[in-house]
Amino acid sequence: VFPPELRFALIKLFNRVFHWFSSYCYFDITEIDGVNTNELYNAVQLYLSSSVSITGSRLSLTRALNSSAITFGLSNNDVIVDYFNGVNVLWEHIVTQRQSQTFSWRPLPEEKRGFTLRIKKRDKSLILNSYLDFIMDKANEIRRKNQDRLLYTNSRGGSLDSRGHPWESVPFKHPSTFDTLAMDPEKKSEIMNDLKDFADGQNFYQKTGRAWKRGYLLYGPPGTGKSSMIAAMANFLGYDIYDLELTEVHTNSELRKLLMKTSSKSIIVIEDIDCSINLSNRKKPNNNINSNSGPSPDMRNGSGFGSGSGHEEGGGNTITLSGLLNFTDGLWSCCGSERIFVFTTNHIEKLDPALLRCGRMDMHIFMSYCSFSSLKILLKNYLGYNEEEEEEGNKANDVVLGDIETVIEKAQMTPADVSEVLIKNRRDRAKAVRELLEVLKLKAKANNSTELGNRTSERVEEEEEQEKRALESPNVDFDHLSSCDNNKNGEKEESKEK
Ligand SMILES: Nc1ncnc2c1ncn2[C@@H]1O[C@H](COP(=O)(O)OP(=O)(O)OP(=O)(O)O)[C@@H](O)[C@H]1O
Ligand SMILES: [Mg+2]
Repeated sequence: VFPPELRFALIKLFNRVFHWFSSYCYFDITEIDGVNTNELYNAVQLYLSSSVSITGSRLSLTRALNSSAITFGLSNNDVIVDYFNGVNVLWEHIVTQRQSQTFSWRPLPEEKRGFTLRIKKRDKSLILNSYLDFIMDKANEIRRKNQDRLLYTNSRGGSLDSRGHPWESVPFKHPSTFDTLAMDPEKKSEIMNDLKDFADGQNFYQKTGRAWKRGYLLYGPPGTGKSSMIAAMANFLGYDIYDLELTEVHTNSELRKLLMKTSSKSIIVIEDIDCSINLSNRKKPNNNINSNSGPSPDMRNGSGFGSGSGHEEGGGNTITLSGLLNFTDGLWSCCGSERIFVFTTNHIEKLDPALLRCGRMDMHIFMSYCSFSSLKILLKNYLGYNEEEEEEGNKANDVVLGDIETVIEKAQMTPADVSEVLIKNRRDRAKAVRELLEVLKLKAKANNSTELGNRTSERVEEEEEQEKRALESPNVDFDHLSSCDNNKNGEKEESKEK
Protein backbone atom coordinates (compact mmCIF):
# COMPACT_ATOMS: atom_id res chain seq x y z
CA VAL A 1 0.00 0.00 0.00
CA PHE A 2 2.83 2.35 0.97
CA PRO A 3 5.34 3.44 -1.60
CA PRO A 4 8.77 1.93 -0.82
CA GLU A 5 10.38 5.28 0.08
CA LEU A 6 7.75 5.91 2.71
CA ARG A 7 8.04 2.38 4.02
CA PHE A 8 11.81 2.79 4.35
CA ALA A 9 11.42 6.10 6.13
CA LEU A 10 8.91 4.58 8.53
CA ILE A 11 11.19 1.70 9.38
CA LYS A 12 14.01 4.14 9.98
CA LEU A 13 11.84 6.24 12.23
CA PHE A 14 10.65 3.18 14.12
CA ASN A 15 14.25 2.05 14.66
CA ARG A 16 15.24 5.47 15.90
CA VAL A 17 12.36 5.63 18.36
CA PHE A 18 13.09 2.09 19.45
CA HIS A 19 16.72 2.92 20.08
CA TRP A 20 15.76 6.07 21.91
CA PHE A 21 13.73 4.12 24.43
CA SER A 22 15.91 1.04 24.51
CA SER A 23 18.44 0.94 27.30
CA TYR A 24 20.90 -0.95 25.10
CA CYS A 25 23.39 0.11 22.51
CA TYR A 26 24.94 -2.10 19.87
CA PHE A 27 28.37 -2.33 18.25
CA ASP A 28 29.00 -4.20 15.05
CA ILE A 29 32.36 -5.78 14.47
CA THR A 30 32.46 -7.11 10.95
CA GLU A 31 35.00 -9.57 9.70
CA ILE A 32 36.03 -7.45 6.77
CA ASP A 33 36.18 -3.72 7.04
CA GLY A 34 36.28 -2.31 3.54
CA VAL A 35 38.95 -4.52 2.05
CA ASN A 36 40.97 -4.97 5.19
CA THR A 37 40.50 -7.81 7.61
CA ASN A 38 39.28 -6.50 10.92
CA GLU A 39 41.76 -7.50 13.59
CA LEU A 40 39.17 -6.95 16.27
CA TYR A 41 36.91 -9.57 14.71
CA ASN A 42 39.62 -12.21 14.98
CA ALA A 43 40.42 -11.12 18.49
CA VAL A 44 36.80 -11.35 19.60
CA GLN A 45 36.48 -14.75 18.02
CA LEU A 46 39.52 -16.03 19.86
CA TYR A 47 38.51 -14.40 23.09
CA LEU A 48 35.04 -15.87 23.01
CA SER A 49 36.50 -19.23 22.15
CA SER A 50 38.10 -19.28 25.57
CA SER A 51 34.88 -18.67 27.48
CA VAL A 52 32.47 -20.25 25.05
CA SER A 53 33.56 -23.77 25.81
CA ILE A 54 31.44 -23.88 28.91
CA THR A 55 28.40 -21.80 28.18
CA GLY A 56 27.66 -21.97 24.48
CA SER A 57 24.90 -24.25 23.26
CA ARG A 58 26.23 -24.80 19.79
CA LEU A 59 29.88 -24.47 19.02
CA SER A 60 32.01 -24.56 15.94
CA LEU A 61 35.40 -26.19 16.22
CA THR A 62 38.43 -25.13 14.27
CA ARG A 63 42.03 -26.05 14.15
CA ALA A 64 44.34 -23.74 12.26
CA LEU A 65 46.95 -25.20 9.94
CA ASN A 66 49.91 -26.44 11.97
CA SER A 67 48.30 -25.27 15.16
CA SER A 68 48.51 -27.52 18.17
CA ALA A 69 45.14 -26.70 19.67
CA ILE A 70 41.50 -26.78 18.73
CA THR A 71 39.53 -23.61 19.24
CA PHE A 72 35.84 -23.38 19.98
CA GLY A 73 33.79 -20.72 18.33
CA LEU A 74 30.27 -19.44 18.33
CA SER A 75 28.15 -21.01 15.63
CA ASN A 76 26.28 -18.86 13.21
CA ASN A 77 23.73 -16.54 14.77
CA ASP A 78 24.38 -17.92 18.22
CA VAL A 79 24.47 -15.77 21.33
CA ILE A 80 26.71 -15.76 24.36
CA VAL A 81 26.75 -13.71 27.55
CA ASP A 82 30.03 -12.45 28.94
CA TYR A 83 30.74 -10.82 32.24
CA PHE A 84 33.34 -8.09 32.67
CA ASN A 85 34.01 -5.86 35.71
CA GLY A 86 30.56 -6.48 37.07
CA VAL A 87 28.82 -5.78 33.78
CA ASN A 88 26.90 -8.22 31.60
CA VAL A 89 27.41 -7.99 27.87
CA LEU A 90 25.90 -10.01 25.09
CA TRP A 91 27.68 -11.18 21.98
CA GLU A 92 25.93 -12.40 18.88
CA HIS A 93 27.62 -13.94 15.88
CA ILE A 94 25.80 -12.90 12.74
CA VAL A 95 26.31 -14.57 9.40
CA THR A 96 24.54 -13.45 6.25
CA GLN A 97 25.00 -14.24 2.58
CA ARG A 98 26.86 -11.58 0.65
CA GLN A 99 24.52 -10.11 -1.97
CA SER A 100 26.67 -9.41 -4.95
CA GLN A 101 30.37 -9.38 -5.43
CA THR A 102 31.31 -5.75 -5.22
CA PHE A 103 34.53 -4.66 -6.82
CA SER A 104 37.55 -5.29 -4.67
CA TRP A 105 41.24 -6.03 -5.03
CA ARG A 106 40.81 -9.52 -3.73
CA PRO A 107 37.88 -11.93 -3.72
CA LEU A 108 35.72 -11.53 -0.64
CA PRO A 109 34.20 -14.52 1.14
CA GLU A 110 30.66 -15.58 0.20
CA GLU A 111 29.43 -15.01 3.70
CA LYS A 112 29.38 -11.77 5.60
CA ARG A 113 30.27 -12.42 9.19
CA GLY A 114 30.35 -10.19 12.17
CA PHE A 115 29.86 -9.95 15.89
CA THR A 116 27.35 -7.67 17.50
CA LEU A 117 28.05 -6.51 21.00
CA ARG A 118 25.05 -5.46 23.06
CA ILE A 119 25.65 -3.46 26.21
CA LYS A 120 23.62 -1.24 28.49
CA LYS A 121 23.96 2.38 27.53
CA ARG A 122 25.15 3.35 30.98
CA ASP A 123 28.04 0.83 30.75
CA LYS A 124 29.22 2.20 27.47
CA SER A 125 32.26 4.10 28.70
CA LEU A 126 33.51 1.31 30.89
CA ILE A 127 33.24 -1.21 28.11
CA LEU A 128 34.75 0.90 25.41
CA ASN A 129 37.64 2.01 27.58
CA SER A 130 38.85 -1.27 28.89
CA TYR A 131 36.86 -4.22 27.65
CA LEU A 132 38.05 -4.12 24.06
CA ASP A 133 41.68 -3.70 25.14
CA PHE A 134 41.21 -6.58 27.50
CA ILE A 135 39.89 -8.69 24.63
CA MET A 136 42.83 -7.82 22.40
CA ASP A 137 45.33 -8.75 25.11
CA LYS A 138 43.53 -11.93 25.97
CA ALA A 139 43.30 -12.94 22.32
CA ASN A 140 47.02 -12.43 21.86
CA GLU A 141 47.68 -14.56 24.87
CA ILE A 142 45.41 -17.33 23.64
CA ARG A 143 46.94 -17.20 20.19
CA ARG A 144 50.38 -17.58 21.63
CA LYS A 145 49.27 -20.53 23.69
CA ASN A 146 47.35 -22.25 20.92
CA GLN A 147 49.45 -21.69 17.90
CA ASP A 148 52.74 -21.81 19.69
CA ARG A 149 54.58 -18.92 18.16
CA LEU A 150 54.61 -17.10 14.88
CA LEU A 151 57.67 -16.46 12.80
CA TYR A 152 57.43 -13.35 10.68
CA THR A 153 59.64 -12.38 7.78
CA ASN A 154 59.78 -9.36 5.51
CA SER A 155 60.93 -11.36 2.49
CA ARG A 156 58.43 -9.68 0.20
CA GLY A 157 60.75 -6.73 -0.21
CA GLY A 158 58.50 -3.97 1.01
CA SER A 159 55.23 -4.94 -0.66
CA LEU A 160 52.18 -5.31 1.54
CA ASP A 161 49.78 -8.23 1.78
CA SER A 162 46.01 -7.96 1.39
CA ARG A 163 45.69 -6.81 4.99
CA GLY A 164 48.27 -4.08 4.55
CA HIS A 165 50.92 -5.95 6.51
CA PRO A 166 54.56 -5.91 5.49
CA TRP A 167 55.29 -9.10 7.45
CA GLU A 168 54.52 -12.65 6.34
CA SER A 169 54.02 -15.22 9.06
CA VAL A 170 54.22 -18.95 9.56
CA PRO A 171 53.73 -20.95 12.76
CA PHE A 172 57.03 -21.14 14.57
CA LYS A 173 57.82 -24.71 15.50
CA HIS A 174 61.49 -24.70 16.41
CA PRO A 175 62.07 -27.31 19.12
CA SER A 176 65.17 -25.66 20.57
CA THR A 177 64.93 -24.83 24.26
CA PHE A 178 67.40 -23.85 26.94
CA ASP A 179 67.43 -27.50 27.99
CA THR A 180 68.64 -28.65 24.62
CA LEU A 181 71.06 -25.79 24.17
CA ALA A 182 74.63 -26.80 24.85
CA MET A 183 76.52 -24.05 26.59
CA ASP A 184 78.16 -23.27 29.89
CA PRO A 185 75.42 -23.82 32.51
CA GLU A 186 76.37 -20.68 34.43
CA LYS A 187 76.21 -18.52 31.35
CA LYS A 188 72.95 -20.15 30.40
CA SER A 189 71.26 -19.47 33.70
CA GLU A 190 72.54 -15.90 33.63
CA ILE A 191 70.83 -15.39 30.28
CA MET A 192 67.65 -17.09 31.44
CA ASN A 193 67.49 -14.89 34.53
CA ASP A 194 68.07 -11.83 32.42
CA LEU A 195 65.19 -12.79 30.14
CA LYS A 196 62.94 -13.55 33.06
CA ASP A 197 63.69 -10.23 34.71
CA PHE A 198 62.95 -8.53 31.46
CA ALA A 199 59.60 -10.23 30.97
CA ASP A 200 58.55 -9.49 34.56
CA GLY A 201 59.98 -6.01 34.52
CA GLN A 202 57.08 -3.82 33.50
CA ASN A 203 57.09 -1.89 36.76
CA PHE A 204 60.85 -1.58 36.80
CA TYR A 205 60.97 -0.11 33.31
CA GLN A 206 58.10 2.21 34.14
CA LYS A 207 59.75 3.36 37.35
CA THR A 208 63.11 4.00 35.77
CA GLY A 209 61.69 5.72 32.73
CA ARG A 210 63.28 3.29 30.34
CA ALA A 211 61.68 1.85 27.24
CA TRP A 212 60.68 -1.73 27.87
CA LYS A 213 63.09 -3.39 25.49
CA ARG A 214 66.37 -5.21 25.58
CA GLY A 215 69.11 -5.94 23.10
CA TYR A 216 71.30 -9.01 22.78
CA LEU A 217 74.25 -9.45 20.49
CA LEU A 218 75.13 -13.09 19.79
CA TYR A 219 78.51 -13.65 18.24
CA GLY A 220 80.73 -16.61 17.54
CA PRO A 221 81.75 -19.03 14.79
CA PRO A 222 79.13 -20.73 12.58
CA GLY A 223 77.42 -23.73 14.15
CA THR A 224 77.79 -22.67 17.75
CA GLY A 225 74.07 -22.24 18.31
CA LYS A 226 73.24 -18.59 17.73
CA SER A 227 70.05 -19.31 15.82
CA SER A 228 69.20 -22.11 18.24
CA MET A 229 69.61 -19.65 21.09
CA ILE A 230 67.10 -17.26 19.50
CA ALA A 231 64.59 -20.08 19.13
CA ALA A 232 65.20 -21.09 22.73
CA MET A 233 64.59 -17.51 23.87
CA ALA A 234 61.30 -17.37 21.95
CA ASN A 235 60.17 -20.69 23.35
CA PHE A 236 61.21 -19.70 26.85
CA LEU A 237 59.31 -16.42 26.87
CA GLY A 238 56.51 -17.41 24.51
CA TYR A 239 57.30 -14.52 22.17
CA ASP A 240 56.85 -14.26 18.43
CA ILE A 241 59.90 -13.81 16.23
CA TYR A 242 60.34 -11.17 13.56
CA ASP A 243 63.19 -12.22 11.33
CA LEU A 244 64.23 -8.98 9.70
CA GLU A 245 65.97 -9.37 6.36
CA LEU A 246 67.81 -6.07 6.12
CA THR A 247 68.76 -6.58 2.49
CA GLU A 248 65.05 -6.47 1.61
CA VAL A 249 64.57 -3.09 3.25
CA HIS A 250 65.37 -0.16 1.05
CA THR A 251 64.94 2.95 3.12
CA ASN A 252 64.96 4.08 6.70
CA SER A 253 61.29 4.90 6.58
CA GLU A 254 60.52 1.40 5.35
CA LEU A 255 62.46 0.07 8.31
CA ARG A 256 60.41 2.26 10.60
CA LYS A 257 57.16 1.03 9.09
CA LEU A 258 58.24 -2.54 9.63
CA LEU A 259 58.95 -1.75 13.23
CA MET A 260 55.57 -0.12 13.69
CA LYS A 261 53.87 -3.27 12.46
CA THR A 262 55.52 -5.55 14.99
CA SER A 263 53.54 -6.61 18.01
CA SER A 264 54.71 -6.40 21.57
CA LYS A 265 56.05 -9.52 23.26
CA SER A 266 58.27 -10.25 20.33
CA ILE A 267 61.89 -10.83 19.42
CA ILE A 268 63.18 -8.84 16.47
CA VAL A 269 66.11 -10.63 14.91
CA ILE A 270 68.72 -9.42 12.47
CA GLU A 271 70.94 -12.37 11.58
CA ASP A 272 74.49 -11.91 10.31
CA ILE A 273 74.37 -8.20 10.74
CA ASP A 274 77.86 -7.81 9.31
CA CYS A 275 76.73 -9.35 6.01
CA SER A 276 73.31 -7.75 5.80
CA ILE A 277 74.69 -4.35 5.06
CA ASN A 278 77.60 -3.31 2.99
CA LEU A 279 80.08 -2.17 5.56
CA SER A 280 82.94 -1.47 3.22
CA ASN A 281 81.17 1.38 1.46
CA ARG A 282 80.33 2.95 4.74
CA LYS A 283 83.85 4.11 5.34
CA LYS A 284 84.19 5.86 1.98
CA PRO A 285 82.55 9.16 2.81
CA ASN A 286 84.21 9.34 6.21
CA ASN A 287 87.77 8.52 5.35
CA ASN A 288 89.24 11.27 7.48
CA ILE A 289 87.14 10.59 10.50
CA ASN A 290 88.32 8.33 13.23
CA SER A 291 85.74 5.59 13.26
CA ASN A 292 86.57 4.67 16.84
CA SER A 293 85.12 7.86 18.17
CA GLY A 294 81.59 6.60 17.65
CA PRO A 295 79.32 7.43 14.77
CA SER A 296 80.47 10.41 12.79
CA PRO A 297 78.08 13.24 12.02
CA ASP A 298 78.02 12.01 8.44
CA MET A 299 76.76 8.64 9.45
CA ARG A 300 74.19 10.06 11.76
CA ASN A 301 72.85 12.12 8.90
CA GLY A 302 72.35 9.15 6.73
CA SER A 303 75.41 8.26 4.76
CA GLY A 304 76.18 5.30 6.94
CA PHE A 305 75.44 1.89 5.53
CA GLY A 306 74.66 0.90 2.04
CA SER A 307 75.65 2.79 -1.01
CA GLY A 308 77.55 5.68 0.47
CA SER A 309 75.49 8.80 0.03
CA GLY A 310 72.50 6.61 -0.60
CA HIS A 311 71.60 7.95 -4.01
CA GLU A 312 74.15 6.29 -6.17
CA GLU A 313 73.96 2.91 -7.90
CA GLY A 314 70.43 3.25 -9.15
CA GLY A 315 68.38 3.33 -5.97
CA GLY A 316 70.25 0.64 -4.06
CA ASN A 317 69.85 0.24 -0.35
CA THR A 318 69.74 3.51 1.47
CA ILE A 319 69.47 2.03 4.91
CA THR A 320 71.85 3.90 7.12
CA LEU A 321 73.52 3.22 10.39
CA SER A 322 71.55 6.04 11.90
CA GLY A 323 68.37 4.43 10.58
CA LEU A 324 69.28 1.15 12.18
CA LEU A 325 70.22 2.78 15.47
CA ASN A 326 66.97 4.68 15.46
CA PHE A 327 65.22 1.41 14.80
CA THR A 328 66.61 -0.13 17.96
CA ASP A 329 67.04 2.94 20.13
CA GLY A 330 65.10 5.90 18.91
CA LEU A 331 61.67 7.13 19.76
CA TRP A 332 60.11 4.75 17.29
CA SER A 333 61.47 1.74 19.05
CA CYS A 334 59.03 2.47 21.85
CA CYS A 335 55.87 2.40 19.75
CA GLY A 336 55.27 -1.05 21.21
CA SER A 337 56.58 -2.53 24.39
CA GLU A 338 58.19 -5.68 25.66
CA ARG A 339 60.43 -6.18 22.73
CA ILE A 340 63.78 -7.86 22.42
CA PHE A 341 66.28 -7.09 19.70
CA VAL A 342 68.76 -9.79 18.81
CA PHE A 343 71.62 -9.29 16.38
CA THR A 344 73.89 -12.15 15.38
CA THR A 345 77.26 -12.07 13.71
CA ASN A 346 80.20 -14.35 13.05
CA HIS A 347 82.61 -11.41 13.01
CA ILE A 348 82.13 -9.04 15.88
CA GLU A 349 85.29 -7.21 14.90
CA LYS A 350 83.64 -6.10 11.67
CA LEU A 351 80.82 -4.30 13.44
CA ASP A 352 80.75 -0.58 13.83
CA PRO A 353 81.71 0.58 17.34
CA ALA A 354 78.51 2.58 17.41
CA LEU A 355 76.55 -0.66 17.41
CA LEU A 356 78.65 -2.13 20.18
CA ARG A 357 78.86 0.78 22.53
CA CYS A 358 77.58 0.43 26.06
CA GLY A 359 73.85 0.43 26.40
CA ARG A 360 73.15 -0.19 22.75
CA MET A 361 73.10 -3.93 22.95
CA ASP A 362 72.54 -4.71 26.61
CA MET A 363 74.23 -8.08 26.56
CA HIS A 364 77.01 -9.41 24.35
CA ILE A 365 76.90 -13.19 24.34
CA PHE A 366 79.81 -15.15 22.97
CA MET A 367 78.77 -18.51 21.60
CA SER A 368 81.92 -20.56 21.85
CA TYR A 369 83.23 -23.87 20.60
CA CYS A 370 82.01 -26.93 22.43
CA SER A 371 83.41 -27.06 25.97
CA PHE A 372 83.30 -30.09 28.21
CA SER A 373 80.31 -28.78 30.16
CA SER A 374 78.43 -28.16 26.91
CA LEU A 375 79.37 -31.60 25.71
CA LYS A 376 77.78 -33.14 28.79
CA ILE A 377 74.49 -31.50 27.82
CA LEU A 378 74.75 -32.86 24.29
CA LEU A 379 75.59 -36.35 25.60
CA LYS A 380 72.56 -36.23 27.84
CA ASN A 381 70.24 -35.03 25.09
CA TYR A 382 71.49 -37.18 22.25
CA LEU A 383 72.50 -40.38 24.04
CA GLY A 384 70.50 -40.21 27.25
CA TYR A 385 73.79 -40.07 29.09
CA ASN A 386 73.30 -39.68 32.82
CA GLU A 387 76.31 -38.88 34.97
CA GLU A 388 75.16 -40.56 38.18
CA GLU A 389 74.05 -43.65 36.36
CA GLU A 390 77.37 -43.90 34.56
CA GLU A 391 79.38 -43.61 37.73
CA GLU A 392 78.13 -46.95 39.00
CA GLY A 393 79.85 -49.23 36.58
CA ASN A 394 81.00 -48.20 33.21
CA LYS A 395 84.62 -47.42 33.92
CA ALA A 396 85.58 -47.70 30.27
CA ASN A 397 83.33 -44.83 29.34
CA ASP A 398 84.72 -42.76 32.18
CA VAL A 399 88.20 -43.17 30.83
CA VAL A 400 87.08 -42.12 27.38
CA LEU A 401 85.28 -39.11 28.84
CA GLY A 402 88.39 -38.16 30.76
CA ASP A 403 90.37 -38.28 27.54
CA ILE A 404 87.74 -36.19 25.82
CA GLU A 405 87.98 -33.59 28.55
CA THR A 406 91.69 -33.15 28.00
CA VAL A 407 91.42 -32.78 24.26
CA ILE A 408 88.14 -30.93 23.72
CA GLU A 409 89.42 -27.38 24.19
CA LYS A 410 92.25 -27.93 21.72
CA ALA A 411 89.95 -29.49 19.14
CA GLN A 412 87.78 -26.40 18.78
CA MET A 413 84.76 -28.29 17.48
CA THR A 414 81.42 -26.55 17.26
CA PRO A 415 78.40 -28.07 19.00
CA ALA A 416 76.97 -28.58 15.50
CA ASP A 417 79.92 -30.81 14.54
CA VAL A 418 79.78 -32.70 17.82
CA SER A 419 76.05 -33.34 17.47
CA GLU A 420 76.66 -34.70 13.99
CA VAL A 421 78.95 -37.42 15.41
CA LEU A 422 76.52 -38.20 18.20
CA ILE A 423 73.49 -38.44 15.91
CA LYS A 424 75.28 -40.81 13.61
CA ASN A 425 76.03 -43.22 16.45
CA ARG A 426 73.08 -42.63 18.69
CA ARG A 427 72.18 -46.33 18.86
CA ASP A 428 75.47 -47.31 20.43
CA ARG A 429 76.46 -45.05 23.26
CA ALA A 430 79.93 -46.45 23.82
CA LYS A 431 80.77 -46.32 20.14
CA ALA A 432 79.51 -42.75 19.91
CA VAL A 433 81.79 -41.61 22.69
CA ARG A 434 84.75 -43.48 21.27
CA GLU A 435 84.25 -42.07 17.83
CA LEU A 436 83.86 -38.60 19.24
CA LEU A 437 87.19 -38.96 20.99
CA GLU A 438 88.81 -40.03 17.72
CA VAL A 439 87.38 -37.07 15.86
CA LEU A 440 88.36 -34.66 18.60
CA LYS A 441 91.90 -36.01 18.64
CA LEU A 442 92.21 -35.67 14.87
CA LYS A 443 90.86 -32.15 15.02
CA ALA A 444 93.21 -31.16 17.84
CA LYS A 445 96.13 -32.58 15.93
CA ALA A 446 95.14 -30.73 12.79
CA ASN A 447 94.78 -27.51 14.74
CA ASN A 448 98.18 -28.06 16.26
CA SER A 449 99.85 -28.61 12.93
CA THR A 450 98.17 -25.63 11.30
CA GLU A 451 99.36 -23.55 14.21
CA LEU A 452 102.84 -24.88 13.70
CA GLY A 453 102.42 -24.45 9.97
CA ASN A 454 101.42 -20.86 10.46
CA ARG A 455 104.42 -20.25 12.59
CA THR A 456 106.79 -21.89 10.12
CA SER A 457 105.21 -20.17 7.16
CA GLU A 458 105.69 -16.89 8.97
CA ARG A 459 109.29 -17.79 9.41
CA VAL A 460 109.64 -18.82 5.76
CA GLU A 461 108.08 -15.57 4.67
CA GLU A 462 110.52 -13.68 6.78
CA GLU A 463 113.43 -15.54 5.26
CA GLU A 464 112.11 -14.94 1.77
CA GLU A 465 111.79 -11.28 2.54
CA GLN A 466 115.39 -11.15 3.65
CA GLU A 467 116.50 -12.99 0.55
CA LYS A 468 114.52 -10.61 -1.59
CA ARG A 469 116.09 -7.63 0.04
CA ALA A 470 119.51 -9.13 -0.55
CA LEU A 471 118.68 -9.71 -4.19
CA GLU A 472 117.29 -6.23 -4.76
CA SER A 473 120.31 -5.24 -6.72
CA PRO A 474 120.53 -3.34 -10.04
CA ASN A 475 120.60 -6.74 -11.70
CA VAL A 476 117.41 -6.80 -13.79
CA ASP A 477 116.98 -10.45 -14.65
CA PHE A 478 116.52 -11.57 -11.07
CA ASP A 479 113.63 -9.21 -10.63
CA HIS A 480 111.48 -11.20 -13.04
CA LEU A 481 111.19 -13.92 -10.48
CA SER A 482 109.73 -11.66 -7.78
CA SER A 483 106.39 -10.04 -7.33
CA CYS A 484 104.53 -7.75 -9.76
CA ASP A 485 105.82 -4.57 -8.20
CA ASN A 486 109.38 -5.58 -8.65
CA ASN A 487 108.54 -6.64 -12.15
CA LYS A 488 107.44 -3.16 -13.01
CA ASN A 489 110.59 -1.73 -11.57
CA GLY A 490 112.47 -4.19 -13.65
CA GLU A 491 110.73 -3.11 -16.82
CA LYS A 492 111.43 0.49 -16.04
CA GLU A 493 115.06 -0.15 -15.48
CA GLU A 494 115.24 -2.24 -18.61
CA SER A 495 113.93 0.63 -20.69
CA LYS A 496 116.36 2.94 -18.98
CA GLU A 497 119.19 0.71 -19.97
CA LYS A 498 117.99 0.88 -23.56
N1 LIG B 1 74.95 -24.79 21.51
C1 LIG B 1 74.24 -25.73 20.85
N2 LIG B 1 73.46 -26.57 21.53
C2 LIG B 1 72.76 -27.52 20.90
N3 LIG B 1 72.78 -27.70 19.57
C3 LIG B 1 73.56 -26.90 18.85
C4 LIG B 1 74.33 -25.86 19.45
N4 LIG B 1 75.00 -25.22 18.49
C5 LIG B 1 74.66 -25.79 17.35
N5 LIG B 1 73.80 -26.82 17.53
C6 LIG B 1 73.23 -27.66 16.49
O1 LIG B 1 73.80 -27.28 15.27
C7 LIG B 1 72.86 -26.82 14.34
C8 LIG B 1 73.27 -25.45 13.80
O2 LIG B 1 73.25 -24.49 14.83
P1 LIG B 1 72.79 -22.99 14.64
O3 LIG B 1 72.05 -22.83 13.37
O4 LIG B 1 72.10 -22.55 15.87
O5 LIG B 1 74.20 -22.29 14.53
P2 LIG B 1 74.54 -20.77 14.29
O6 LIG B 1 75.47 -20.35 15.36
O7 LIG B 1 73.29 -19.99 14.13
O8 LIG B 1 75.32 -20.84 12.93
P3 LIG B 1 75.45 -19.70 11.81
O9 LIG B 1 76.42 -18.70 12.34
O10 LIG B 1 75.98 -20.46 10.64
O11 LIG B 1 74.09 -19.15 11.59
C9 LIG B 1 71.55 -26.72 15.07
O12 LIG B 1 70.56 -27.38 14.34
C10 LIG B 1 71.76 -27.41 16.40
O13 LIG B 1 71.11 -28.64 16.41
MG1 LIG C 1 72.41 -19.00 12.49
